Amino acid sequence: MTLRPTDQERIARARNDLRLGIPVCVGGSVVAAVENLTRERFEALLALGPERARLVLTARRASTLNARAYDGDLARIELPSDVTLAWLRASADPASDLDHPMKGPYVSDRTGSADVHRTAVTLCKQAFLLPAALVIEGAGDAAFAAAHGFVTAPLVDPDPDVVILDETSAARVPLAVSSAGRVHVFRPRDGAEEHYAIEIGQPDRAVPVLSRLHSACFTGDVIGSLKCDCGPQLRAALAQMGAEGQGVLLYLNQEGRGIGLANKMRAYALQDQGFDTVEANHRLGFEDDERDFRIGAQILKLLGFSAVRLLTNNPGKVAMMQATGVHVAERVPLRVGETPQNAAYLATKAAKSGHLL
Ligand SMILES: Nc1nc2c(ncn2[C@@H]2O[C@H](COP(=O)(O)OP(=O)(O)OP(=O)(O)O)[C@@H](O)[C@H]2O)c(=O)[nH]1
Ligand SMILES: [Zn+2]
Repeated sequence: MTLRPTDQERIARARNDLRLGIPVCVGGSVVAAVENLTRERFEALLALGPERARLVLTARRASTLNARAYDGDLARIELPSDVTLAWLRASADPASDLDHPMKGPYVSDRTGSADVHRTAVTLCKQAFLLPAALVIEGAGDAAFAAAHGFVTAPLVDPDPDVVILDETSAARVPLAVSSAGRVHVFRPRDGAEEHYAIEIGQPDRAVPVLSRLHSACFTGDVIGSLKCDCGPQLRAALAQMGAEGQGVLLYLNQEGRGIGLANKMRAYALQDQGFDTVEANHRLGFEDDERDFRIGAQILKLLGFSAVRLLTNNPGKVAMMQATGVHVAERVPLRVGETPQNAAYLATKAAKSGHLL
């Protein structure tokens, strides 16, 4: 038994520090997120060894910039001799791509290991920052970390097992759709976002339960945005559960298909420039969908459910539930909330993400 933080706890700390703009040390290298890098820290980091410094971008972002991604999912880009913080930021953030299309040429590194660089980008994504990092290779050993008060973290598995969640608390909440509502809060052990389950009635665990995996959408769920169908889907799902007298709605805090609200608004700004919902994610450096649906399956199992009638138009959710051992006895379509403003969005989801109309 030791009091020392576990690897998972050190990773959670590193994620939080990057979000605050504080560099961290991973595998003997120094890592900083580009998004919130201050000029002082940028200059101090560069002074550690500009020849060992790399801008790390995802292959998605690199392809927009015509940079080579020799590491498959990543590009490790050498810094130009006249590098500025503005260049780093413009390379990371597509907001000005159309105004300043020529930021290159970019020279990508193809030597050595990209493991630390991959961890750097994974941590940025987990912190809901732009997936872009400045890495100074070999400059961040234990003595350096201790001297600067930097957190040291191990390499992060880019393809991890699903995080374990624990039920933190639960209480009765009478709802407009049913007086027999109950809200359960689940907390992941990796220090990430909590997720909620809204149980309606007392569903029989022996038969498939009417269920929805709903991903948080502040704009659609809360303020009535017409750009998506989330709010009407949320309310229609709850209404159907209320009418049937039972059901379970998982409210998963995976805002913006897992990229966070700040990045979703960046994606919306790109959509106003003419890119569709998938292209906008890619230009930012994200995959189309960064969510982990295994979390929803785990919550259902923790609540004692092993089979569902799933309210969704997304075949990916059905496939993931089946793959994680929750039987989908029926897919129940949920087609509500179409507006002139979200017609193109829904059409893109059908054409590119396989959503069923
Ligand atoms: N990145 C990004 N996320 C979006 C955009 N529009 C909506 N979202 C997010 O997309 C998610 C929608 O989630 P769900 O309601 O589970 O929708 P779905 O995957 O289409 O599946 P079903 O609704 O079950 O058919 C929410 O997290 C929204 O915040 C967008 O243009 N870009
Ligand atoms: Zn939405």
